[in-house]
Amino acid sequence: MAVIGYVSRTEHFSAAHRLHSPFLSAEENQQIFGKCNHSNGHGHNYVVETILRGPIDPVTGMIVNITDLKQWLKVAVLDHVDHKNLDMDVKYFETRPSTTENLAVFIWLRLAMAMPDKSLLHKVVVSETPKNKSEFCGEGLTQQDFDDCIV
Ligand SMILES: Nc1nc2c(c(=O)[nH]1)N=C([C@H](O)[C@H](O)COP(=O)(O)OP(=O)(O)OP(=O)(O)O)CN2
Ligand SMILES: [Zn+2]
Repeated sequence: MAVIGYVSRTEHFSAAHRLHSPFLSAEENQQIFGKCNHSNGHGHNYVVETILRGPIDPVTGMIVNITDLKQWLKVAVLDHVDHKNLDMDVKYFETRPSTTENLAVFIWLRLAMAMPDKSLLHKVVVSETPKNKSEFCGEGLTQQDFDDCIV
């Protein structure tokens, strides 16, 4: 029976967005999203923490090599969101509001697809501001979600 532990990596990125839903009218969007719906958009300095859970290898003392996690995050996530406009540059948000919640799901999907063993992915935590954050643990995903996150 192996010892089960957690390991995480935190990354930062800056991105612009505008909170709006393609399924609502302009009036409904303004009413729901308020200032965050303004057509000029706005930006955030996001913080994303990715947490992995799994057996600690008795030989290496690692669950995964954090150097690998860093590379997976760069290639699968950060290169596609850092200094981007989430609504214009990321196809996944053409049909979903670029809320903190949906961004956490997107990052989970992208990282899971990059990992040799996605079962190790435990949680993604995205902070949009120092006060606002969302967590995702992989619940309720459909194949459509995975299909939509292909960039
Ligand atoms: N459920 C969600 N609600 C909101 C989201 C979101 O992603 N999910 N996002 C926003 C805004 O885009 C973003 O949070 C900006 O909010 P802002 O007021 O600028 O930031 P703070 O709340 O931290 O500002 P304070 O005024 O200091 O409280 C809104 N809702
Ligand atoms: Zn915002």
